Amino acid sequence: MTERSAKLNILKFVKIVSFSLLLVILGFFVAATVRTLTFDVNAGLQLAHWEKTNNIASDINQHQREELLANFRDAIRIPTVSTTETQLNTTALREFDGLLRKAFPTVFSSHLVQHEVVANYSHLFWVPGSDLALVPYMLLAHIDVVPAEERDGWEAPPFSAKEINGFIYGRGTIDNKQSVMGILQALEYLLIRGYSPRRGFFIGLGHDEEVSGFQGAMNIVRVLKKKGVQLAFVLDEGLAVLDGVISGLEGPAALIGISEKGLATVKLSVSKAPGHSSMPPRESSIGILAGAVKRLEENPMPRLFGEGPERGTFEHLAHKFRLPLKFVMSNMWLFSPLLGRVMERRPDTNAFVRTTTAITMFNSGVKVNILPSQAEAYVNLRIHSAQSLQEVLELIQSTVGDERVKMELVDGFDPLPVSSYDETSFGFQIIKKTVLDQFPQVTVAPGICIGNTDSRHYTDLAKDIYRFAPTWFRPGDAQRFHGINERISKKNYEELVVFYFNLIQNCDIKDLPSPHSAGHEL
Ligand SMILES: CCCCCCCC/C=C\CCCCCCCC(=O)NCC(=O)O
Ligand SMILES: [Zn+2]
Ligand SMILES: [Zn+2]
Repeated sequence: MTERSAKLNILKFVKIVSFSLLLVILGFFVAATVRTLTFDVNAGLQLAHWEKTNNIASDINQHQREELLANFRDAIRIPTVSTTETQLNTTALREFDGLLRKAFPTVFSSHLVQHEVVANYSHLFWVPGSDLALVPYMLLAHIDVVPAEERDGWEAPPFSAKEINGFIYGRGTIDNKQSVMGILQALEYLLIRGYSPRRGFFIGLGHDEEVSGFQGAMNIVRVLKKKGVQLAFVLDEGLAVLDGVISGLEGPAALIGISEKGLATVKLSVSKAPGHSSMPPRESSIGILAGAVKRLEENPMPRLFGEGPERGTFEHLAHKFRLPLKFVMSNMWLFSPLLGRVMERRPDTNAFVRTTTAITMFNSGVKVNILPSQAEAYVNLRIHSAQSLQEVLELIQSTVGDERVKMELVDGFDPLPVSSYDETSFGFQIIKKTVLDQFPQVTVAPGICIGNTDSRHYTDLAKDIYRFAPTWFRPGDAQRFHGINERISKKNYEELVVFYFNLIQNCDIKDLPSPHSAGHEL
């Protein structure tokens, strides 16, 4: 062996020993850090230890079953469509006001309920509690719906409330007339059965949520601020019970929205001199804009899965997955980049991975032989919790990368603050208990609401805002949101009435039961 080859062998040996040492250290680190969540993070506060305040039974008799369904179908038949902030169907909104008064006569006549119309078409109800020391809470829902056209492929006309195989079809059945009618129907039955609350509560029904809530929700908030109201928590529309929607999860999951994504609606436009189509320039305003839009679609925003509260969702659900997924979900710190790559493959799960980019409107041209002077596109982005509006705007600008494309921010805000969901969190625990009492087979977990809700206007009134209703979603149902064949089963609508009926009574407890020492008084 030459001196040179001996040196090389020693070097090789040192390399192998160093690499093995590195592997051993890494092994120790992984073994010490990885975990498998075999314990039930869902157990939380023992249901048996709760003060019993739901003294009025929530039975629904046959007459009431028919009545509540008839009221709901009447609500679906009124086309309370919002198209833009200035295009609301005010005739339908007025008709809806009449329906509420007719369907819920006790709510509108009880001395226990104060009611006012806000901004012409929104409704605010106040039901004072007997114990003034208890901070009130608020239930929200919205009356307006997005447009719907039967020709897009509906199995039933979208404002017919037609029943097919036990489902009521129609725009608003899951967004969000099931909650508007469910809340008031529950209150109607509670009042008829002699209920009077210990903890006061408000009900806010907005009329323009689908186009921002600037009139309805914002004015309700103004009214409440003038009265100096502070709220223990707010519960609005948002997430749901997902049954068979999360691959690999055993049983249904009730995801309670503890935050919602931010928003950026950006207008992109290109201006060019108009002219005769027989002498086109090399690039038209439409071509330049189409290129920009294509670049935005081809370059999605960065994967951020696991860097926001969605991490808590999977850690809460981990014990309901089988191995090896149980191990993966229990160690999001290690596997979230991998999970993000899997989840981005489906549009509904991709929404939890990143800021999403949707091109929603594209307008240009007036005649076949005129070169259009103006082309414009609207991009609607839903901002992941780990990003800010400012960061997203900078990324759009660099991806478009063309100074001829003008960029204007039409509307935008940062992701909403994260509400509490620990064992001392009054609102979260009340909602969770109400869900588990009614649906014991469900696993409750915190979640991120991927759409926006009226509740975002309530941040000055409540630290804790939740977005949830026990609307059951099965595979394919998420696509019915703002899509075709929006529907709810008759059984599920009745369950919603019962949910609000029990929730209102459950809120009458003074303190949460404490697993350890003193309760958490509100
Ligand atoms: C953890 C993975 C589960 C993926 C399944 C996703 C299920 C999605 C469930 C609900 C859809 C979210 C809708 C939220 C309410 C939106 C209200 C609304 O339309 N607001 C107006 C707007 O956002 O523009
Ligand atoms: Zn909605
Ligand atoms: Zn909606």
